[in-house]
Amino acid sequence: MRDARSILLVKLNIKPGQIKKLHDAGYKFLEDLKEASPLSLSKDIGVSVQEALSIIRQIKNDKLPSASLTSIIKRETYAIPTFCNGIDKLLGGKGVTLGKIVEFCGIPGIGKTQMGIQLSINVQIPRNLFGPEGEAVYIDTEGSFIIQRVAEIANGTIARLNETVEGSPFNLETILSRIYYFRIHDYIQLNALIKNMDEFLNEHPMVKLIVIDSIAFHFRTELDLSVRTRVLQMIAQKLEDIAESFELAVVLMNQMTTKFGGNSGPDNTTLTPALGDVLSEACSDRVLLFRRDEERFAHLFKSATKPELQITSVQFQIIKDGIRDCPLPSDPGQ
Ligand SMILES: Nc1ncnc2c1ncn2[C@@H]1O[C@H](COP(=O)(O)OP(=O)(O)OP(=O)(O)O)[C@@H](O)[C@H]1O
Repeated sequence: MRDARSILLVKLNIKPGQIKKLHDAGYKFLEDLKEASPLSLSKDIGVSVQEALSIIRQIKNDKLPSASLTSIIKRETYAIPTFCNGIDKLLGGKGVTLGKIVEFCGIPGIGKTQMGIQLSINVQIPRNLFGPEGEAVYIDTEGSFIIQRVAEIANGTIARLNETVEGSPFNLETILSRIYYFRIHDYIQLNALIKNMDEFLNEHPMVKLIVIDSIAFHFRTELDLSVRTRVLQMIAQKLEDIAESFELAVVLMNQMTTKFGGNSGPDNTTLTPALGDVLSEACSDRVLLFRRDEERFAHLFKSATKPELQITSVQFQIIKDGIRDCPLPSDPGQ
């Protein structure tokens, strides 16, 4: 069998101009592209991130033995921990994976903003502590990003990391300086921001997470349905491209809306995530945050990677320090 490592890039279906640029930058064999991401490749060979992405896609689509190709092109994947092991496991083991769009939905007060803030801090966890060592963009459509609460969760995160290593490089000022905050007042601003996000990301290559809290807020009311669907589709498509090209995670917070039919409510109504199918297509994982009695739970109701999950609901809590696992039930004998 052909060894994919020794395959010359010239033998692949890539444009001659691109081959030259790859050669000039020292990429000769498929193996050389093993660690390349669209962003790193674009810098190395001097093309746009989109062109670098299209080169990587072309290579993936070429007629090579698929098993070896996957192993060659496979990039090191980092994930953003939520600090709730249960939710990390639902999301594939380590948390929110870079390169994907994940949705958290739930009723007001369930903890979506707390999750968004926790992730914006945790994306900064250094590599030596198995974090993505990145920065975050926080797009606030509702005005719920309260700086005092961010500082509280940041201090909780610093304390937690200090339990793991001594002298962690984290401090409050650095954490806050690595969250780029955008306050959005209507859907036109949101659309414009997402449309021009490439430019911002090119200037801020450390960004590894974009949180939109919430995606539905400016799309709920009087907006014409066809306009709403069109704008949302454009935003969703752009977010998918951004997530892949810049290898970052996009986390969408979403509200719940009442739908008639389904019979689950006393008045023949069902609570369902807002904006329906448009978001469903773009999100690889969708998590419902909900309350049962006084406890909070997370339920994975869509997963692109693990359709046959055994455990789909886990418990979590929100404390002063942020999102955490629930303590194990105390021994009734004690
Ligand atoms: N310092 C704190 N200590 C403990 N729990 C807190 C603290 N701050 C907030 N919470 C919890 O987080 C909840 C608010 O969560 P959050 O604002 O994330 O909800 P949300 O799902 O974003 O709601 P909305 O849809 O209205 O924006 C509070 O009701 C409270 O239970």
